[in-house]
Amino acid sequence: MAQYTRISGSVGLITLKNPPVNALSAVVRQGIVDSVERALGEPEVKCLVICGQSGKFCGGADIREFGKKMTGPPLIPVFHAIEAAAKPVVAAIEGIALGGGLELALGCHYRIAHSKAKLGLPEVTLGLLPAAAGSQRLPRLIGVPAALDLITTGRHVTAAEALQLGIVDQVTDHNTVDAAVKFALSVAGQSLDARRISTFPCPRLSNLDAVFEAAMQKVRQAARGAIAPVACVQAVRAAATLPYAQGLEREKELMATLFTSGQARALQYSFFAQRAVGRWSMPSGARWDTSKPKPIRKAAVIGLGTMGRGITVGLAQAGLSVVAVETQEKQLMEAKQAVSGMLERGAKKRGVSPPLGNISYSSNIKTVGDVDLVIEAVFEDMALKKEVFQQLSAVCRPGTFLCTNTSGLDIDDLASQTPNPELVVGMHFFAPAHVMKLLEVVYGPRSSPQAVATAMQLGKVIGKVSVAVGNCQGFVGNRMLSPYLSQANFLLEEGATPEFVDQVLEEFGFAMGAFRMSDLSGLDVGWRVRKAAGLVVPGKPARMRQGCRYSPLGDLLCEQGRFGQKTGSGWYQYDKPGSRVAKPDPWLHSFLEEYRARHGLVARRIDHQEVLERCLYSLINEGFRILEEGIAAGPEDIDVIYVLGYSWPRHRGGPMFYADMVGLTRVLERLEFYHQAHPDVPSLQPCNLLRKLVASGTPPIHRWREVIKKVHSQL
Ligand SMILES: CCCCCCCCCCCCC[C@H](O)CC(=O)SCCNC(=O)CCNC(=O)[C@H](O)C(C)(C)COP(=O)(O)OP(=O)(O)OC[C@H]1O[C@@H](n2cnc3c(N)ncnc32)[C@H](O)[C@@H]1OP(=O)(O)O
Repeated sequence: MAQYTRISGSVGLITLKNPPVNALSAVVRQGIVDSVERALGEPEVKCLVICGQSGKFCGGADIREFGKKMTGPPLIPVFHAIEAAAKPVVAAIEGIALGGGLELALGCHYRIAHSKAKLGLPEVTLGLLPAAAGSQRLPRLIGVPAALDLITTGRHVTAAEALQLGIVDQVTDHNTVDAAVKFALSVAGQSLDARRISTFPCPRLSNLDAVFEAAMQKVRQAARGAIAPVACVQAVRAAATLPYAQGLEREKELMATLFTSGQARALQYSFFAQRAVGRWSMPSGARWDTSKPKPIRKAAVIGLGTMGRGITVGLAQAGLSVVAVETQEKQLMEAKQAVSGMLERGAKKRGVSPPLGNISYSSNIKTVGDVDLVIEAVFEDMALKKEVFQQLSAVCRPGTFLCTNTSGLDIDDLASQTPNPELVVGMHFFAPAHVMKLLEVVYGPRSSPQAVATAMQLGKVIGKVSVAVGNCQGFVGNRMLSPYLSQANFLLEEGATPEFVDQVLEEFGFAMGAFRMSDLSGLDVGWRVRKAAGLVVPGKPARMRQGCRYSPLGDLLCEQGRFGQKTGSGWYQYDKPGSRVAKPDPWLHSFLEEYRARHGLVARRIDHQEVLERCLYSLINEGFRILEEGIAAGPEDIDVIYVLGYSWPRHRGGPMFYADMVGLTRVLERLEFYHQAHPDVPSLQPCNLLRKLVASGTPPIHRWREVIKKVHSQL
């Protein structure tokens, strides 16, 4: 709702009340209309102030209303009524003014912001554009280049930057509503002619075409197929070239295309999924709301390789005390220098001082005796990790949580090295660990709910989106990647090239295709895992292992020392070791031809559809298996992991959302087709849960949990 009160006798105060972010629901919109009408009708009222309850101005349109039938007054006329008012209306911006919230403020005659407030038009991140006249008013207020930046990136700006850009008129460190009331009284009675943004001409640009061409090129490059950023540029162009009323029409047309698009649905699903993963649950019934985390003030990181350094930086930046341990003195000194550099660069970017003092470095593992939680980040080798866990069990005080940063090793096996396996959880960070948003929190069968809650909470403190998953080979992300990469390899055996497979995957929206990504991560990483699993038999390039089809192509490249970017060759060739520019490699093409000839394989023409379906549907099928086994609690967990950790295009929601969009019946049919053609590839055999979902009438994704529950109750 919107509450109307009178203060200081002559100020009408409208307070938006819709927790948690005062979104502009139908009731709130109606409340604003009624309150404005009332204030304008009261002769004693000289001016109006609009604010939000609980220190938050407004988080924008109510996203939960988007999929439903539209009720209540539309936003544009509401904002026009405010702008047209004969009494000054001042927005008192505390906390946030985002999307429709900022558009509401732009409809007001003046804007006063608290110094800690954040403002922005993030609609593009939801697959939309600022369609309550934001795309038309903002360029008129701050000029085209700045408006293009804000609208196409959706970035939030601080109050200080908003003042500098001219979005707000005043910034205060004190009570914002008081400041706004005082300000409103000071301007009451003055002409408002120069305060109505919709009447402003858009500031002229001599190089208008060049500015828009550059903006379009930039968004097309960054967007990887997303349509909203392109529409945002087109809407701002309308503001720059058309009268306001026509610009609004164009804004509306563009919004209509976006609003009903699958991309907007995917991005809005992704927004809620990212929040839903915080409400985790375990098959035991333990849940986020019944498991209390322990506060972590001091943590230790063991092993200061690339991952350990990133984790140390993340912890220190979040204000924790960190004991950073590396047993080799030389490596310890190198790590200290590297970590300090990362902290200094990060602090410079944020305009704060680097938290160097939060870290103490040690070569002695015994120095971790007084920490609340340890993150072991030594080399991915079970024997080594077990040794470290035994040492930690001896030196840590009782109750210390022991976490391992591993991308796939058995958490329970490690937990068995300690007398308190309930305190052990996996924390799978993604490289670079201080940058990547994703954290897989892996619980073993003996991990306590409190240990999981503590790791999830710690993830939040250090700015990660944490997803709780069960213990299995590769956890969720890497387990699903395995059939995807296998298919990519099989496609090479059958006639495709790495360039073609990557091109198809990149056109789909991945930042990198399977082969460019493997070259970046290092082919030796997978080689080591396959060796540990007994799949690599030197000198035996046969294409079957353990009764299933196997492609030894990756192993053969590793045997030649081709580990990817770091060695200057892998699936592609590079100018020099470490170079990032991948070039097709004639050597690899002849190697593939010889390989096919040796194995009696005849290359055939493979099309886009086959590449996409085999790579993506085998990955999705594994996702359904993961849900069936209860390794992930719901499809949102898998989708968040893929969007944040594996560069799955956000505008496609994630693999499980994509399956829902394609249609489960279609996914099932195509998997059956490919499995018939490749019966020796078990990952192409549709899993039971997928069959059950189709059999139960292909419910939409938000109802899959009901079917999953039924499957579990039958086990
Ligand atoms: C036939 C076709 C016709 C087409 C024409 C259609 C015309 C329609 C006209 C519509 C015009 C709309 C114009 C407008 O420009 C559109 C918008 O305003 S879109 C919304 C823009 N706003 C945002 O993107 C903000 C999103 N929110 C956030 O970024 C963050 O939530 C926050 C506000 C910064 C707060 O962050 P935190 O403090 O970390 O808290 P959480 O993120 O966990 O959020 C808490 C809680 O609130 C829920 N929530 C947040 N924002 C909204 C919202 N705008 N609407 C609804 N709910 C919101 C969030 O989901 C959390 O709840 P939970 O999911 O955990 O239950």
